Amino acid sequence: MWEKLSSMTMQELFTAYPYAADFFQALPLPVKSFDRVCNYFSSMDEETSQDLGMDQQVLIEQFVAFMTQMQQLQVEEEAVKSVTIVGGQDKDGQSENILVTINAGEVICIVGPTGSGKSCLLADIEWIAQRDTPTKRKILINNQIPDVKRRFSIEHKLVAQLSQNMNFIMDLTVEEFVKMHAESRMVENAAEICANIIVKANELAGEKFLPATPVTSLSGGQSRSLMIADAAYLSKSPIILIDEIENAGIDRQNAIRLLVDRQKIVLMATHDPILALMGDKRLVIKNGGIKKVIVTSEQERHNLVLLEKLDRQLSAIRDILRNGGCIDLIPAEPGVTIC
Ligand SMILES: Nc1ncnc2c1ncn2[C@@H]1O[C@H](COP(=O)(O)OP(=O)(O)OP(=O)(O)O)[C@@H](O)[C@H]1O
Repeated sequence: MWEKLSSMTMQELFTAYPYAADFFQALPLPVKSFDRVCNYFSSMDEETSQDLGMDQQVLIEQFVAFMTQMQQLQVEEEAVKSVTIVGGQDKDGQSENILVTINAGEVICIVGPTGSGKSCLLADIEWIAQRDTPTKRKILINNQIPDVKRRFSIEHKLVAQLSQNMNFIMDLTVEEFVKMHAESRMVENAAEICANIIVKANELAGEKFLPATPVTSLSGGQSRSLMIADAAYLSKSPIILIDEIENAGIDRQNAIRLLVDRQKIVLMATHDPILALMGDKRLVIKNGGIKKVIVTSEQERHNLVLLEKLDRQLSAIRDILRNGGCIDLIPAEPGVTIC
């Protein structure tokens, strides 16, 4: 590695490996674009060496270690094309006797009464359970047990979880927050991606916000919108788990579409009928076990259109009430009558 890097000019180095600039930024020696990398290190005098507390050789070793680690981070993992849930057992220890495969770009809803085990199923997928959780389920990725390294990798997390409550504690603006995330992901054209995320998040959020808005002052719906747009465009995780999205003041249908368009595998625990019918399939959980897998039928999709109209009508009523109005008359939505 050193042989290859040392003969490059600093400019060539930064063009080929933009993250290399971070290493030199922290050093006191000036960077000259047309100087060779080896000359940068050999120009280090005694005083600089004392200030840094290391000699030229140690600094070179640190540079090589930094570049090696960054290159490893950039290695793309094999694309996730499917997730398979191999059944375990319910709360009474009865076998689930089920095998469900979910493909990239599919939305699967998890429905069931409170306490039935929906979050547990999401947790199994997040942990890529291998019969080592209370449900004894096994999760396969691309039809195989994933490599242990991948199961516990932080950089290449398979699953991004969007939980019900999003609380920011950082003193950053929306723009700074997204930029920081983009930099940590080392994406190219970070500025463009960040701007796009903020635009998309605003399309999803009921109330708009600005790039300069502090993240701590975002509402629940605005934070969720930002997290969903961020997950769609920045997260490398191919699987997105959503635990309840309702009542969050966000355009739920478009949020799901945005993730599906990015070829994510979306699993969503929900009590919301519209979201439940938006899925390609729904898993029905009872007493800790998957009892049924229902493929959304044509008739259900047809009914979804009607439900969406009803939902818009309810939203209109909510807005009227929010703005101090009265509901003496139910606002009409074409084709829908509420008695
Ligand atoms: N197969 C199982 N075996 C043993 N315990 C289970 C199983 N499935 C779920 N449980 C337990 O049941 C409890 C409720 O599960 P969970 O929180 O997943 O329900 P939920 O459907 O997400 O509830 P809610 O709708 O209220 O969020 C938890 O304590 C969980 O550990």
